[in-house]
Amino acid sequence: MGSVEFVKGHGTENDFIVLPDPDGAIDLDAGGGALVRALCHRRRGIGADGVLRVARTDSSAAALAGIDAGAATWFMDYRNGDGSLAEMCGNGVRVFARHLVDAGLVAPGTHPVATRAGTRWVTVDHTGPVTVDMGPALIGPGSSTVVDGVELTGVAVDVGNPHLACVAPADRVDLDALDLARPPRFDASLFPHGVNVEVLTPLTQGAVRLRVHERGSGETRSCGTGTVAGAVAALHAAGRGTGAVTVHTPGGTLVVGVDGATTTLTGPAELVAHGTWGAPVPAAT
Ligand SMILES: N[C@@H](CCC[C@H](N)C(=O)O)C(=O)O
Repeated sequence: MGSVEFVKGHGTENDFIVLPDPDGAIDLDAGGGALVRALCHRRRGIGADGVLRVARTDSSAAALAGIDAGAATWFMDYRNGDGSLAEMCGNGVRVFARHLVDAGLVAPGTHPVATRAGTRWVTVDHTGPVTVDMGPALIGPGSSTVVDGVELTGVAVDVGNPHLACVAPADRVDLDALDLARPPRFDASLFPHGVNVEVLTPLTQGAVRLRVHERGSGETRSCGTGTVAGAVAALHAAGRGTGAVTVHTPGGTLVVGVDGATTTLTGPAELVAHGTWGAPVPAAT
């Protein structure tokens, strides 16, 4: 294939290349995800934490992923910057929904988006915050990790994708000084497919500060699923199962709602550029 159109966007500086490919004509798996790595490369490419392919739920891309479309017309085919697949992306799905409205593919309102973790309902307009119903966040066993030489304990949280959320008191960890560039060590028997690791401050007046090392992308400025995992872990550490938590990440602020049945994530989603990727693109066969 020749060139391909793209849109660049971000949610609290967790940045994505949106790839409109309604029919799934692009082979994103060729060369072990070589196109995704090339697009996301911060020097040789456009630069991003991940790619959001915009495919129809009746496309070959959705069929290949085994997507149960339900009520959704659009499938968010998410890839991490290293080319690997992930089940879900909370900031990504909000940027994805903003693109659907911006491109006239849906009207402002509440819409289902199919993901590998199931259907997520997103409430989106042309501007302003975007809210996604993230589904239940399930707390699993406790575990530990070594981040920047410091051993931290946390809890596994399943938000459709795997997280280890570590609430760390300020007298134990200087959150701003922590080197999260290198992959934290984790228990591979608990997380056989890898894990996203969050380090956050304890809940104080309904708010936490959070940093994250994402599976497949490295340290990012924010992570939507990680924000939900962190909020749930902070509530859990405070002896609570529900509540609203304001989460300050290096890239901006998000609000998480947790009730007995589900979780919600609210925050900004911006589209900042439209362009053409001119290098060769592998075609799906
Ligand atoms: N940044 C995303 C999460 C992307 C997927 C994650 N790296 C994984 O591999 O599970 C978010 O906003 O949730």
